[in-house]
Amino acid sequence: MVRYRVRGGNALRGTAFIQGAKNAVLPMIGAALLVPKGRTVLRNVPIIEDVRRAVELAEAVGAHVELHEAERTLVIDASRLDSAVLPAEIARRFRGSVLFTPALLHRLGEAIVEGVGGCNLGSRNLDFHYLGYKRLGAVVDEGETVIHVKASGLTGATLYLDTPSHTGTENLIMAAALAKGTTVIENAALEPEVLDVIDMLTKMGARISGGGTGFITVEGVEELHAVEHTVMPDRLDAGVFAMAAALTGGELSLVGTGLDLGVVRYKLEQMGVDFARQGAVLNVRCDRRPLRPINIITDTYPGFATDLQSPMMTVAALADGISYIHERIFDGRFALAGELNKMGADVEVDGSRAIVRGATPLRGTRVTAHDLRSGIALVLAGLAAEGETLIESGYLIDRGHAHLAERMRALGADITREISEG
Ligand SMILES: CC(=O)N[C@H]1[C@@H](OP(=O)(O)OP(=O)(O)OC[C@H]2O[C@@H](n3ccc(=O)[nH]c3=O)[C@H](O)[C@@H]2O)O[C@H](CO)[C@@H](O)[C@@H]1O
Ligand SMILES: C=C(OP(=O)(O)O)C(=O)O
Repeated sequence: MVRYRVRGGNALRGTAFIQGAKNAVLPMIGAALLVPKGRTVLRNVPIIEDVRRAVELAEAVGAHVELHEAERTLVIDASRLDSAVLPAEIARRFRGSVLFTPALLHRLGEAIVEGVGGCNLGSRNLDFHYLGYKRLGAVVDEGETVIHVKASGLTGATLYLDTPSHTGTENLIMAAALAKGTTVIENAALEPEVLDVIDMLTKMGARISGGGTGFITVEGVEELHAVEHTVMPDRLDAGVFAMAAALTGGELSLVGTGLDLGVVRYKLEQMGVDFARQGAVLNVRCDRRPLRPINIITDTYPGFATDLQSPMMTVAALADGISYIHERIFDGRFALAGELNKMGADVEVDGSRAIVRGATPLRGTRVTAHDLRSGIALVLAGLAAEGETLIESGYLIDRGHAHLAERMRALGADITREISEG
């Protein structure tokens, strides 16, 4: 059992190195499996548990994968895929497992999905994925736990997503990339990670246009080839470090080429946080005490990212006044509220809305991470709390943040990652 121990009170100062994006590298590993010859190289890979699971899953279907941790580089040789089964014991541990389906379909004619994991955030449907595969000509057999997708070749079609699903868009692009003819995906996701995946697929030889417009056109090609690609920076990791500077009254230089925090930056600015771009570096500083309260409504890009809603709830608990949070993407993403309240916060949840009454002093105690982002939000709370905060299960935090304790300690935080019995 991994847990994080945080002693609050230190302002974070220095240079924070932002990792590569979890939600870009996972589909890229799936994309590398589309390639029948040669070795794909991914750089700026975050060394997180989800990447380790993706490596295990790629190996389970027959790929040869080298994870060079110090170099943050993955080398993937998918020339000998030999199993269409995504085994439950690995696939159920992370959401990104769903991104392996298109490669198995194209390479082996079928994908047997024994389960898909990911954060427990309420309903996390996959109907857009399966409806899309069906429209491209696949047969989808949805059993109680196992899903079997079969196709002896896909054919382009017009596809529509009811809402712009992130992994749904990536999967349908990958399925269409090697289908016969033209596919149009309407209401496609606009997230920068999706665009980074499109960039990589384009280098691989895919013919994709309209990324970032909501209407994507894919002209199928015969084969894709192996490339080297550098994963974009993780805007969620960057957002967390910006918030750590904000709530500890510190100053951080965020290093990660081309970082754009978008609406998260503007919301933090409204709360009293100062941002200054200095070339490739984004400086974040917060002298204002207390912070001003904030209203946020989560949305697909370019709206406020749902994955930063929990960390923002922690910042709101430290702001002077009433903050309002409306979660519009997931129907069960407020598990943090009860844990924050154990630390002295005053958060009231009513369906998809939360009211945060601040500023209440936070006290360290033993708390539970119910998912990745509530976990990192509790680390943030611990940095600002009086005394010691113990957060379990740290594995959930490690799913998405690389070397968190080391990176935060280098900035002055008092935080340790511990492995306990049981
Ligand atoms: C590995 C990865 O990239 N994970 C991200 C991805 O998850 P993921 O791709 O799973 O999220 P989606 O965008 O697909 O889901 C958003 C919402 O759409 C619904 N939906 C989705 C697909 C579908 O077929 N039917 C359906 O109803 C879901 O139940 C959910 O309520 O985007 C989320 C929303 O930005 C982020 O929180 C996750 O970090
Ligand atoms: C919801 C998340 O991840 P996943 O989709 O991998 O569960 C997340 O990163 O906050």
